[in-house]
Amino acid sequence: MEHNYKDYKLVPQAIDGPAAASIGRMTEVFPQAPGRWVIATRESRLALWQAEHVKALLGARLAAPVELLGMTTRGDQILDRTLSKVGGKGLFVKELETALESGAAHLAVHSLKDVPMEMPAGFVLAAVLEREDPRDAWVSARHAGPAELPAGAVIGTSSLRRQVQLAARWPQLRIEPLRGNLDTRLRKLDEGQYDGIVLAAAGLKRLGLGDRIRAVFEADQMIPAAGQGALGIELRADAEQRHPLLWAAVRALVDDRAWLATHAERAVARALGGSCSMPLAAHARFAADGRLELHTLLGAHDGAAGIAPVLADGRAEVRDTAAAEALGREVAARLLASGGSALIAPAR
Ligand SMILES: NCc1[nH]cc(CCC(=O)O)c1CC(=O)O
Repeated sequence: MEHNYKDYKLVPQAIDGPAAASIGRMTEVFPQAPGRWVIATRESRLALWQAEHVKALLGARLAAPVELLGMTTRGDQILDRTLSKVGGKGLFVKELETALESGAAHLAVHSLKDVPMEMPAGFVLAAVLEREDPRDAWVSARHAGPAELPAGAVIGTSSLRRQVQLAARWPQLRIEPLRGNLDTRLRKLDEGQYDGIVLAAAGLKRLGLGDRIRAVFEADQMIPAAGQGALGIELRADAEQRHPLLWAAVRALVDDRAWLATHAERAVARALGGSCSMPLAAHARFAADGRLELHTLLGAHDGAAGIAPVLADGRAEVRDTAAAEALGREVAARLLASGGSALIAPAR
């Protein structure tokens, strides 16, 4: 689905204070029907595409209008340092949760990859939507893939997960940090700072930048991050009682396969105490025989060079969330047993 970002109006950010209080009052008097539903979102082009996508899907199911509340998160402001050093994934979602808490917004849309493995008290991951391509993409005007690069060539990525997998396969290449939203990263590539960069295929495709993809890494060659390519919708934990209409509309958007696969992936990270300084890859897909197949990889803490990552996988008949998470925990245990525990930070 294509969206035009120039045309829609963001709900002004000044909807805290009295406005938020009046929304709170309204919802007490009319618990099931506020005059409008508000989606909290980050303001990057990708985040806005995703929020707009959910707005369109929900708009078809809810009588009241759905609007966006654009917000800047701490994660958006920190562009100079690697996120793993400054507090990780929560940085992209905390401000949005504050909006849910105050009543300024009713739901938050996230790239599931950026959602912490443990939801903070008072919030739930209510839906995982149909998944876009979960794979990583190679982007470069000059080179068809990392295999073609001369020794010493520079690949841009700040992801420890991508770093350890690239280094394990092509140790002769240099990896340099690359931060910023998708447009910023592409600009830095175009300015010639890198020979090629690695990005999630999903983000590029959603923004109509699929033609920048020179090659995709097969998911067993470069294992994706837990949740990559999937959208998550976060609600307050009391949403089912407070806003049953919204709850039902959001739950109707759940894609069962994506929900189960991403819950297996997220359970791996949870079992390992997944922090951002842990280069962890976890990718699940339903195989031809109907079983859920989970592939994982763990690299050395902080991506320390010269230490080989360990791999583990597993497959199981998975029909509910509990079974998906059990598969995730089982594969996480295998990862630890096969050398992974030595790779985890000494502090643990
Ligand atoms: N960490 C940032 C981030 N969060 C989600 C995506 C891409 C879209 C997705 O995975 O859903 C990206 C960019 C990237 O990794 O290239």
